Amino acid sequence: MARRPLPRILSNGSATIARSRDMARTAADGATDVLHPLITISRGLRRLAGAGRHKWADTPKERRGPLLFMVAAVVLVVVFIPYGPLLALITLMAAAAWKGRDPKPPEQTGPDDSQVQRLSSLYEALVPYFSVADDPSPLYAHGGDWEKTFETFDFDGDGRVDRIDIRYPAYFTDGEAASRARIEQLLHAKLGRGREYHFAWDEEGNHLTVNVLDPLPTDIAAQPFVTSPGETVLGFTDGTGVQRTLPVVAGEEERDVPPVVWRTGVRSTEPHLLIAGQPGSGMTSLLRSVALQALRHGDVLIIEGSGTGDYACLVGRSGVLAVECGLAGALTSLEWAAHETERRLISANRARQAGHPTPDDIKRPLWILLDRPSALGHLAAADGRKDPQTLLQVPLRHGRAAGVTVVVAEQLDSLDALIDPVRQHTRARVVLGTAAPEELQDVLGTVPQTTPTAEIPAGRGYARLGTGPVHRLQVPATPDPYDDATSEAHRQAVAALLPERSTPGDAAMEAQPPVEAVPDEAEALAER
Ligand SMILES: Nc1ncnc2c1ncn2[C@@H]1O[C@H](COP(=O)(O)OP(=O)(O)OP(=O)(O)O)[C@@H](O)[C@H]1O
Repeated sequence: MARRPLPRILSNGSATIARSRDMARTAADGATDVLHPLITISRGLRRLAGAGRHKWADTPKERRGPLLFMVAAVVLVVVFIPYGPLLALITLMAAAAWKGRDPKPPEQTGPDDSQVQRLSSLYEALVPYFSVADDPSPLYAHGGDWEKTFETFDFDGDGRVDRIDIRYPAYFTDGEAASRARIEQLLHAKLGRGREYHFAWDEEGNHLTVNVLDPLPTDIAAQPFVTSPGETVLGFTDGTGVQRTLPVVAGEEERDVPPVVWRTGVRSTEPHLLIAGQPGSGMTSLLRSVALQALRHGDVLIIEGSGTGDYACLVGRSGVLAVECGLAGALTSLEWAAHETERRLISANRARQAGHPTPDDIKRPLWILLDRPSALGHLAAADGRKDPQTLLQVPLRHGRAAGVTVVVAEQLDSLDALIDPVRQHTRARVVLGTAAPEELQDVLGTVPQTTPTAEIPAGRGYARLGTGPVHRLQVPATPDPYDDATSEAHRQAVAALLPERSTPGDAAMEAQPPVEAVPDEAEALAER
């Protein structure tokens, strides 16, 4: 049997209906716009009439006569004064327009539907972690009430949680790092990856406060920072973690930013620094930044284990004693540095015993910067010579009193190659780039209270001075000015900080022959 075609209204009917509906909606919108004043006035008149009716109903019967009389008198006066009816009409319309305004939309007080949805799914996700089977009145239970556990919360413009206060049961093992880490990982996933969170655990009150952190600034390059002698800016951090700010220039703009300042010298409790990180995370740039700041008031000796010439810009500059890349040069320089530390120590002690002020020749701080000692250690082992690190023992142990500071940078996977004195005496610590929680724990002695970022820019990491708090850290960009990949602005910024060229560094070292020092005497003096 041949099929009969559908009537046109049925075959393309839905499109026609949709078009007609659109036209009707547009016409209705236009009419509403045009008639809006009329609608407002008539709504106002209705409200005025309603108010009048109410007033009349509320007026006691014995007072209705006088009221009616008064109204009639007013109407009479209005009718007889010039332009009275017109003025009365205008007044009535104005009053009706005022009364007929749209009421203010009620202010949103609680979270909206999507926010409630987010909070209840977060609550459900926390149930397995914050509940036990035999709890008679569980704070967390499937289908339970999230309002009891999330005391305060804020949402950002995109509807994501910005800050939240979470109550948890007292039996949750918040003293154990692993339990806390599990909750932090879960919250990181549920509240949205790609942002950094700060977790503040109040173990006494059974409260966890989660805050979203702003990214640290990456636009600050090396520059003469406003610091006192003995202070080194490692980088920049959050305003909440430090008391002080530093004025910096970032591009065209000047602003105040909170720095991580490391103090060295006699009164420092963290006189030496260890930098650890992944390859390419910015360790060399941080060492370069430290060297440029150290050169403002002191002398610098650089030992470069990787031998890539990353410090070539410093060779022959005033205050740079040597930049050594080879094993033989490293051993000679470090031996000299060990003797120099002893000489300074003996000289300082002699002056102290004689009641003289500190002699001038030991006042200028000496910095020993050692990049990738493990590479040199391997070479030394293959060559049957001593590990250059062993020569750091005297500067590490007595450096504080002698004005000698040691900075060691090593890759995370070669940290095992560091000898014990290096680990013991480098109490200022920096970790750059991606690092596993165990690696952070190993270097910093604790894990940061913040989650890592999804994308870690070069020079980003954490710093901890002694037993202080862990700070998020962004190192100021201090690239090699001789590298073709360095931008012109950064090249100029670093070049402006380089001291002028002087006699070759080696000559400067020869010009300061170490005082003949007996190691035992130095040790004895240091212990006194
Ligand atoms: N703080 C920073 N800001 C901007 N760029 C940086 C920063 N630190 C490092 N970089 C860039 O990252 C790259 C690697 O830096 P750097 O050589 O300092 O890292 P590294 O950890 O020493 O790496 P490697 O072990 O390969 O020498 C360079 O291109 C450098 O310019």
